[in-house]
Amino acid sequence: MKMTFRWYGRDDHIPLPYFKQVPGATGVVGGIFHIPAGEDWPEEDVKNLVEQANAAGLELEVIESVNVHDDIKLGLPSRDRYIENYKSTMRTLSKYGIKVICYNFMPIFDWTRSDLAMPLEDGSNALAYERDKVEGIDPNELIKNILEGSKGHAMPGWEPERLAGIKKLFEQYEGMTEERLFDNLVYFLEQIIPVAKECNIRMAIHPDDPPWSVFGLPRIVKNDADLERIIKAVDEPENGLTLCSGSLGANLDNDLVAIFDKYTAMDRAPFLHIRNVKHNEKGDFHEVAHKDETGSVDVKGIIKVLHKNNYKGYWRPDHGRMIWGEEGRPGYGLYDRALGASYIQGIWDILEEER
Ligand SMILES: O=C(O)[C@@H](O)[C@@H](O)[C@H](O)[C@H](O)CO
Ligand SMILES: [Fe+2]
Repeated sequence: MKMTFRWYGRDDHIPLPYFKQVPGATGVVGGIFHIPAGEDWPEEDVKNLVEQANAAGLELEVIESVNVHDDIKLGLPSRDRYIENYKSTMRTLSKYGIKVICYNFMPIFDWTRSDLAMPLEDGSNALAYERDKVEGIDPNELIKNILEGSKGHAMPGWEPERLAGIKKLFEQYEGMTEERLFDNLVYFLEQIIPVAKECNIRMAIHPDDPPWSVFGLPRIVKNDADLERIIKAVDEPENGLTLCSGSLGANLDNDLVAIFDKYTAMDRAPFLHIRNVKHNEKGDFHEVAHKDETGSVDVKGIIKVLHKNNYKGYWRPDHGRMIWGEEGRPGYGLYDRALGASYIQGIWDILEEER
C-alpha cells in the first residue's frame, strides 16, 4: 500500500519536504482550498500543485476533496451546471496524473466536532465529539466554535463565506429525506462515473463524520449497508469508497475489520484513512493516538486484512493528536500523524516478513 500524508498546500504549517522525511512516505494528498465548491478548478492551479509536490520528491495522485456543490445534493435544476464543472475538473486532474478523487455527500457540513482541542490526560489535545454540545444547539453556535477553534487555519468544509448562507441552506434542505439524497447521489454518479472511466480516475466517497444525522440533516454513508448500496447503484470499479476508520469507527456498531476486509477484497476502496477514536459511556468520542489499544478501533485487525488482501491502494494516517507543543490545523499536526504512520508500517512489515 502507498503511504501518503494530507497536505494543505500553501496554507499548511508543515513544509512539504518534511513529509518526505517520514520513512515510507511516497506521496501527499492535496487539494485546492481557495476555490468554492462547484467551480471548475483552473488548470494552472492544478499544475502548480502537482509540480510543487513532485519537486519535493513526492507523488500527488490523490485529491481530497473535490467538494460537491449543495445544489447537486439538493437535486436542484442548477446541479447540471455544477456537474459539468465537476467533470471538467476531473479531466484536468487526470491530465496531471491524479488517480483518485475523494469527496463526500454530507449536506451543508463536512465533519462535525464539539471541541477541536480537547485536553487529554497525557497533556496533548485532540478533536472530540460530545452529543450534548452539538445536537440541540443552534448550528450558528457550532460554526462559531469551529471557526474559533481553528485558530485561523482554513478548515475545508467550514468555509465562512459558504456558511454565511446557512439559514438559506437549512431552508433548502427542509423535508430532504435519505431516499431523495441517495437518488441525488446516484444522479451525480451516473454522470461522472463514465468520465472517471475515460480519465482513469477512481472516485472515492468518504463516510459521514460522525455517521449519524446531525441537526436533522439526512446521512447516507454511515455503515456497511450504505456503502454496499452506493457501490451497487453504479456498479463500476471507478465508483469507489474512501474507508475511514475514524468516521465509521465513531459508531461502535460498525465492524471495521469486516468493512475494510470486504471492500478491499472487492477492490472498491482505492483510498483509506486510518485513525483511532475512543468512546466514553455516553457514546461520545474523542480522537486518540493510532496505536491499537489506545482507542476503540482495531487498528491491528484492519492492517491484517489489508495485508491479507494484498492492498495496493493509497492510505494516509488520519487525524492525530497535537503533541510536543506543535501548533497547527486541528487533527493535522505532523508529529502524531508521523508516529501513527510508523506504527502502522511496523505492523505491515512484520506481516510482510511472515508471509
Ligand atoms: O475529517 C477530515 O479531516 C477528513 O477526513 C474529511 O474532512 C474529508 O476530507 C472529507 O469529508 C472528504 O470529502
Ligand atoms: Fe477520514
